Amino acid sequence: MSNLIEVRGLSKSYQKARGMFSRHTVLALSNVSFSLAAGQTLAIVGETGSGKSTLAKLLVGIEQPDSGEILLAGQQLNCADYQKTNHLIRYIFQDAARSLDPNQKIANILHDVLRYSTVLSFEQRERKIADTLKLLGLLNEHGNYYPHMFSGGQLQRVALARALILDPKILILDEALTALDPSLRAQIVNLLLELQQKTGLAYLLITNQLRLVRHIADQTLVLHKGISLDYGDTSAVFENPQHEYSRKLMKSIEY
Ligand SMILES: Nc1ncnc2c1ncn2[C@@H]1O[C@H](COP(=O)(O)OP(=O)(O)OP(=O)(O)O)[C@@H](O)[C@H]1O
Repeated sequence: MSNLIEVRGLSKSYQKARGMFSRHTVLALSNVSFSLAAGQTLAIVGETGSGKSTLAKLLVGIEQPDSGEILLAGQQLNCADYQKTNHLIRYIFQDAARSLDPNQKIANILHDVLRYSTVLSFEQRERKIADTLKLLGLLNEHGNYYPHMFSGGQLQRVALARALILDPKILILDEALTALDPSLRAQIVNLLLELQQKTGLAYLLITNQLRLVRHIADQTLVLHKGISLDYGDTSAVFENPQHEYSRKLMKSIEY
């Protein structure tokens, strides 16, 4: 299986203020490597501060790495390329649904995404919006709704529509399902799995919901203080973790 994305030796540090006058360096990510193929899901797990969001930010170009490389379909990703490639990797976070502009109809929000990143005409954008709403189990009429007119589940679908309308190859779900109640989460997970089967979309699932990881992730990477401790097939990582920290993590979180 050829890799959609390959990450090699990615490191990132931040300068943090300590008191009024001194600063210290925090190594948020240290020499992390992994790969992800089309139609696969990789879970990134680790406690708070382990570097999960930093990794996501590097992948979508919000932050630049200190060292290491990211290869997208075999091509090295450079800062200058992000404008060209930002439709290939999309990022959806915990409050994505709430971050929709309350004063704009859904169709306008989706038009804006397409206007910014494509050269499609108005009619082509209209068609793409209708297709995407349908893909997410929404109706064409929903384009005329404002965000507050949707239920929680529908709103999550709208947030997914905004992320998927550019036909990305990789979707990063950063705690995107954490706040949902269990039945809604199950609905959205089923939808994600269906979409993956239909389109070959790859997911980078950032979460500590280990039951969910076990259910949908093909591979799992355990991050601790920015270091990749365990990485491999989910069943192997869960059943035979190589590091004591991973063993404790698997036990400490109820699933
Ligand atoms: N912009 C920043 N400036 C300074 N330090 C940062 C910055 N972003 C992250 N860090 C530090 O880098 C480390 C990793 O943070 P990161 O947010 O990636 O962890 P995380 O695993 O996503 O945590 P959480 O689950 O709480 O979001 C932490 O020590 C954090 O304080």
